[in-house]
Amino acid sequence: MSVSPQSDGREIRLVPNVPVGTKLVADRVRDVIDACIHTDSPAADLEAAAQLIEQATQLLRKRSRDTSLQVTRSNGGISINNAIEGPCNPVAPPLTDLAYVDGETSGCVTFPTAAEGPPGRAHGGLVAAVLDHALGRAVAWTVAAAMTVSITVDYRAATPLHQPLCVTARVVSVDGRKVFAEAEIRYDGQITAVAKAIMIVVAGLPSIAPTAVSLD
Ligand SMILES: CCCCCCCC(=O)SCCNC(=O)CCNC(=O)[C@H](O)C(C)(C)COP(=O)(O)OP(=O)(O)OC[C@H]1O[C@@H](n2cnc3c(N)ncnc32)[C@H](O)[C@@H]1OP(=O)(O)O
Repeated sequence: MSVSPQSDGREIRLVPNVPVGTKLVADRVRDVIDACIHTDSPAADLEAAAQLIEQATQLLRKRSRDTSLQVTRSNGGISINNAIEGPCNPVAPPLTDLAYVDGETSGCVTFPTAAEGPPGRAHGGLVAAVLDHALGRAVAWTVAAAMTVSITVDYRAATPLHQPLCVTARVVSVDGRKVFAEAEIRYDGQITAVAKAIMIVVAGLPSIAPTAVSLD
């Protein structure tokens, strides 16, 4: 395990693999979140559950660290605590099965109840976040690590909860440091939302691009 300083002063800890125990805790916390939303328990049970959760929190805080960004090369160089695909972040849906084939980036996601916006549908902001992340992955894989400066999302149909969804993204063109990319999310083969983004290649971000390109 090693720690590397980044250009903005933050430290990123390199870990060899996704820690099994931490992922297990994150999975259980996802269960707790789901149970919390659906519970109809009486007050005494809610009080008891709150105490147990507090005990678990104290247990986890017994050994803590300041660094939140932990990266393992086994998941493509993205933090295992990333908000969208981090397997150890219980708030991440998470986006899984990321792949890069012939310039196309793809991934899978199933939104939990916690992602509900309109009844039975995923919140549009969370749909946009997943698209944004897939776009970032596509740009990083195709060109270099970049940050979003503009994203436009068109919502075409309901993006359901609890159903497997496919996300695809690709780079459309490159103009200096500006990268134009597009992505879509599908349920059962039908597009529910599409996104177009402009991303700016930023020096100093961890790069996962398979090939370096000239940005002159
Ligand atoms: C692999 C991991 C996947 C993760 C993906 C996650 C994606 C994200 O969520 S990133 C987080 C959200 N985004 C941000 O926080 C970015 C905030 N913005 C910034 O920090 C800065 O704008 C930054 C660093 C990106 C660029 O700043 P800077 O280096 O000064 O570039 P700047 O000169 O302003 O702009 C570069 C070019 O982009 C253009 N540009 C900037 N903003 C826009 C915009 N909104 N629309 C169109 N063009 C723009 C500029 O006009 C300029 O063009 P040109 O080179 O032709 O003159």
